[in-house]
Amino acid sequence: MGLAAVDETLYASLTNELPSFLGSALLRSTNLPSLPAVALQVLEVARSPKASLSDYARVIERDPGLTARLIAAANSVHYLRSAQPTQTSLEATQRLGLDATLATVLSFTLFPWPTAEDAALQTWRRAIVAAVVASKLARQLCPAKVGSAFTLALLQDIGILAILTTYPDEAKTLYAERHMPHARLTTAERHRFGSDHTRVGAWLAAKWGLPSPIVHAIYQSHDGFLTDDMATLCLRLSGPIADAWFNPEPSNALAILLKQLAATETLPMNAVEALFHRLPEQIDLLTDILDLKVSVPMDSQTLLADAQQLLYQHSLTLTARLDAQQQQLNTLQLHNTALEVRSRIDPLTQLANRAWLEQQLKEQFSLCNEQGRTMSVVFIDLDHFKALNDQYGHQTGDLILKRFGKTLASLTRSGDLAGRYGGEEFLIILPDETAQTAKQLAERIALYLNEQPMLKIDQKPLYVTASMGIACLNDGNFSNERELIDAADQSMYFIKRSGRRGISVHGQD
Ligand SMILES: Nc1nc2c(ncn2[C@@H]2O[C@H](COP(=O)(O)OP(=O)(O)OP(=O)(O)O)[C@@H](O)[C@H]2O)c(=O)[nH]1
Repeated sequence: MGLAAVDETLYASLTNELPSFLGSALLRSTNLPSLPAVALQVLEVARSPKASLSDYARVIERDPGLTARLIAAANSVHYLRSAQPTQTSLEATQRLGLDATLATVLSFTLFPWPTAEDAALQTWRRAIVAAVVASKLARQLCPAKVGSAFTLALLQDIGILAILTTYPDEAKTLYAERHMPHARLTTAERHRFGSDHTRVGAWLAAKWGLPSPIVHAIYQSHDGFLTDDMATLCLRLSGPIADAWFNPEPSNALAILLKQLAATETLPMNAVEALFHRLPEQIDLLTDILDLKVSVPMDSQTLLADAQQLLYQHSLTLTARLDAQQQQLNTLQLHNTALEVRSRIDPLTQLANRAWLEQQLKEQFSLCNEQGRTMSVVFIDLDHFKALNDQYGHQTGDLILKRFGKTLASLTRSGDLAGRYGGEEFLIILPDETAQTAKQLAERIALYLNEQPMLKIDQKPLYVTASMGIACLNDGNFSNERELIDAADQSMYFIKRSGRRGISVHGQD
C-alpha cells in the first residue's frame, strides 16, 4: 500500500496522537488479516473462470481488511489519476479492473495466532451487521450515500483488528468480555495501549491513503448522535444497533436503545423505528454471511498456499497476455514504420516523393540558414519525354523513369536526397554542397547518360538526355526554400530554351 496517495498532513497529525511504542508496533503489522472463512470464499471466486467484478466486490465487502486494502489500491497514485477517490468495494474493483483486483485480494493475510481469531470473529460480525444497518438507515435518510455508509460502518473498527494483530495475547484478554459496551471498550484500550481503536483505525486508514472522509469518519465513529450529516449519523447509529443485536436478549437491548435514542431530539426517530421493526428480517438475510463463522475445513497454511498458487498462476497468465500484447505492439510498430516509409516513396522510381522532398527541403533550408551552412539543389528535367512516350509507348516511358531513378540513387551519396518532383522532373537536395560541387554531380549524371543507354529496344541502345538547373544558398538572397527551387527551375529552363541537354547554375546563366 506504499503507493497510496497519502494525505501527509493528516497522517502526521494522527501519528502524533499515538503513543510512540504503539505507532512503531503497529507499523510492523502492515496488513489487516482476513478471516480464513472469507479467504476461502475469495479463493472460490478466484478459481471460477466466469467470476465478474461484482462477484469479487460481494465477497470483499464482507471483510474490513480486504475492503480497506482494495480501496487503498484503487486510490493509489497509480490508479487515482484525476478521478474522485473511490469509497466502496464495487467502485474500487471497477477502478482496478479484474487483474489488479485479483492480485490485491489474493495477497490476503491470515491471523498468525489462532488465539486471536475468536475476538477477530466477534469484531468482524459486529462490523458486517453494522455495515448492513448503516446502509439500510442510509437508504431512508440519505439514499445517495448507501454505498459509502456501508463501507464506513464496515471499516469503523479496523483499529481493533490492527490491535489484535499487533498484541494478540493482551488484546484477546481485553476483548474477551463479549458484551462489554463499545464505549467502555475504548476506555479499556486507552488504559492499556494509550490510545483506542478509533484513533488506531483512523491512523491506519490515513497511512494507507484511504480518502480523508473515511479517515475522519473512523476517527469520530464513536462520537454522539448530534450531527447534521445523515451519513455520519447512520455510521454512529450502526455500532450501537449492531451491539444490541448481538446482545443475548436482542429485543430488550433494542428497546432500551430505542428509549435512549428517543431522548435525543435531533434523531429522525421514524427512520430508526422503522429499521428496528424490520431489523430481525434484515439480519436474517445475513445468515448466509454470518454462517461464515463455521469452522473452515482447512488450516491457514493450506489456505495461504492455495492463494499463493492461484496468484502465481494468475501472474503467469498475465505475463503471457502481456507478452502477446507486446508482440502485437511490435508488429503494429513495424507496420507503422513500413507505412511511414511507404508514404515517403515514389512507387515507380523508389526515390523520395514530392511531399517528402518538400518537407526535407524546408527543414534543410532553415537548418542551414540557422547554422550558417550552405546547401544546393539540382533540378533535372528529362528531355523530349513526350516524344519518347509517343514513339515507344507509355510503359517504355515508365521503364526509363525507373532506370533513371536507379541511376540517381547510385550517383548520390547517403547525406543527399534524390527524389521525383513530378512526371519526368527530378530534384536532388545536397546539404553542405556549393554550386561548384553540385555542378560536379550534375556533370557525373550527364556523363552517365551520355555513356549508358537507359534501355535497349530491338538491340538498339536508347539514350536519354536531361536539362539541369542548379541553385546554391550562397548565391542568392533566398528568403525561403521555394525561392531556391524556383531559381534552380529557372536555370533548368534556361537550358531547355538553349536547346536542352546541359547544366546551368543560378547566377552564372
Ligand atoms: N511514361 C510516363 N510518362 C510520363 C510520366 N509522367 C509524365 N510523363 C510524360 O512526360 C511528358 C512530359 O512532356 P513535356 O512536359 O511536354 O516535356 P517533354 O516532352 O519532356 O519536353 P521538354 O521537357 O521540353 O524536353 C508528358 O508526355 C507526360 O505524359 C510517367 O509517370 N510515365
